[in-house]
Amino acid sequence: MVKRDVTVTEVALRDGSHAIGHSYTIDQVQKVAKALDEANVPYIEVSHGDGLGGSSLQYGRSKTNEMELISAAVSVCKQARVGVLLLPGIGTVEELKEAENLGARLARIATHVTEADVSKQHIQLAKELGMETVGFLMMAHMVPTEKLVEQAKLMECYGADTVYIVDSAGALLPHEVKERVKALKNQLKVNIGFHAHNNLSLAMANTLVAIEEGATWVDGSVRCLGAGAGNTQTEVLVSVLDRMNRSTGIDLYKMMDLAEEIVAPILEKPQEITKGSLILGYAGVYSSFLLHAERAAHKFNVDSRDILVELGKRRVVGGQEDMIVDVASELAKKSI
Ligand SMILES: CC[C@H](O)CC(=O)C(=O)O
Ligand SMILES: [Mn+2]
Repeated sequence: MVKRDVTVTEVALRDGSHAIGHSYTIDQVQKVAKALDEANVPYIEVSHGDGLGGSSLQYGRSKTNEMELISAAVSVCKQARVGVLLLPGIGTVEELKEAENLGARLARIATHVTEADVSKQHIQLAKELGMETVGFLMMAHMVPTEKLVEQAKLMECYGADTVYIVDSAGALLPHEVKERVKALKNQLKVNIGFHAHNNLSLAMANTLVAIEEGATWVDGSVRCLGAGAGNTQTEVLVSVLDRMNRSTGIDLYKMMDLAEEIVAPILEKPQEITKGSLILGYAGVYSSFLLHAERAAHKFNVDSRDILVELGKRRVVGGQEDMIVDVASELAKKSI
């Protein structure tokens, strides 16, 4: 049995889907999942970027059906467990059952940070199906800590094994992560998890703060292949935790090799903090909105930063992607 002080979930095959326009192929997923499995990564998330059922005009169509991608990942994993993300209202119970039937063993049920109550049915179903279950509270920067605790308690009482604080916009500052994790740790009995985005270059620092405060589940994306500026870079996280004598059970060299040889060629260009991703963190906007905003900026001939800042002011949340085009068109009209 491998000793793990910190349990890492690799999200490049789900969160990274936003960064490449949901274009994963079976071959890519198989190669990445096999290498992650050989590197001893315990959990690998595979789904459309917006979770099961996300393939649509609104969120972007998947090049390959996600159920085929899930099967492909399951078929090459010997020790790793394949997980799926599900946002109630986008994914359905039928899709969760199908994914479980194909071999998915981890269900991560995600809601906006004020809407944990909509996760009850899905968390309970995942538990009935015998899946390990995570409650995933997105856009955690948008509410004060007391509200986050209240919502996390709901997920705990529905049966989640772990509750995640999700910094979807990469907007949280280290002291805000500290306060949130500490409060959850004090008031919940279940495991606490943390999911970061690197838009303000704080993903690693915030993840370490979360771990110091007692989070035992954290997410990473190899080569930073996630939405916006990506997530905490998994191979870097593994090496930092190793230096801190916190075991992840993951083979560092294998992780580095797969980042370089298998994942880097999937990226059109290396992940970096661009003006677009920086603005996501600065304005507090969903990381998955980046490519949509850049496309709208191009179409309406406006600056994508103006679109994102306006979306931040309007406190737009996941599922309101249609607002991106509305805002772009309003800005274009104003500039005439
Ligand atoms: C739209 C779902 C989203 O990408 C989930 C996630 O990873 C996050 O909120 O950061
Ligand atoms: Mn994310």
